[in-house]
Amino acid sequence: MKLKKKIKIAIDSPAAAGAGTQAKLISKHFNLLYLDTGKIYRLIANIKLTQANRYSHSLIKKKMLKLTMKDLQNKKLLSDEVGTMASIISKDKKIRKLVHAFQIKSAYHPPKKYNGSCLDGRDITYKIIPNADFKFFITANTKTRALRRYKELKDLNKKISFNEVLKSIKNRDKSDYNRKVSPLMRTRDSILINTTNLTKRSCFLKIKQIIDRKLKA
Ligand SMILES: Nc1ncnc2c1ncn2[C@@H]1O[C@H](COP(=O)(O)OP(=O)(O)OP(=O)(O)O)[C@@H](O)[C@H]1O
Ligand SMILES: Nc1ccn([C@@H]2O[C@H](COP(=O)(O)O)[C@@H](O)[C@H]2O)c(=O)n1
Repeated sequence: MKLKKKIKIAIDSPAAAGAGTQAKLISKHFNLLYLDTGKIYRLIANIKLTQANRYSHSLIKKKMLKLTMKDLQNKKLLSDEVGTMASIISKDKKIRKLVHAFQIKSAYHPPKKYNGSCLDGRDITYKIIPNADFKFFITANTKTRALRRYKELKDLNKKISFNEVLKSIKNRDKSDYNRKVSPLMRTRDSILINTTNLTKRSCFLKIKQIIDRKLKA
């Protein structure tokens, strides 16, 4: 499918709300480059956890210059420990600056074969792609998100209890919504999608309908 013009989709969401699931489905359907920006913070968090004595802004700067999409596919980045560390290092303004260029390149200059880009994260709708053609804030209630993340971690054979996942989701929400630098928020021009009582397919159809309507207008 070829679109008349290139489009940019920006999605923000709290942890485990289903943003990544929807971003992937939408990107596949409309042939967009997809970037899960949380994975970049997770990659940096993993460096902090595994190479604490080498961790520095200059090391991260070098890593960001060589960063590829493939680096973000590492399964180690999916753990709860890495997610928690990501919410700590992402409060660092310098780290956010170092991560900026890769996100901008993906959003504004995706490879020619794509009809545009779709990024999800915490500050995408107002910081990374403020002029996005489509903005969504995807959420779900806390227990639903914790249960979904718990099942996902169990499928990956991680040793973790539901209560630990719930606690960690609550802590991450608190940190992501309240931090001074680039906090998670729903902008006034973002469309709210609450996935609590919706299947993945019905969320996808809802978002697709919104995009189709505007593209046809
Ligand atoms: N509508 C849904 N119904 C049931 N399960 C869902 C739904 N959407 C997503 N999930 C499941 O919930 C889990 C979290 O979804 P996903 O990874 O898309 O969330 P996310 O918002 O991208 O999370 P994060 O930002 O923390 O990476 C996954 O296991 C996914 O399969
Ligand atoms: N644009 C973003 C994306 C993510 N973060 C931080 O990283 C943590 C992990 O993100 P996931 O999407 O993989 O859950 C998240 O809790 C945020 O603290 C961010 O700051 N900005």
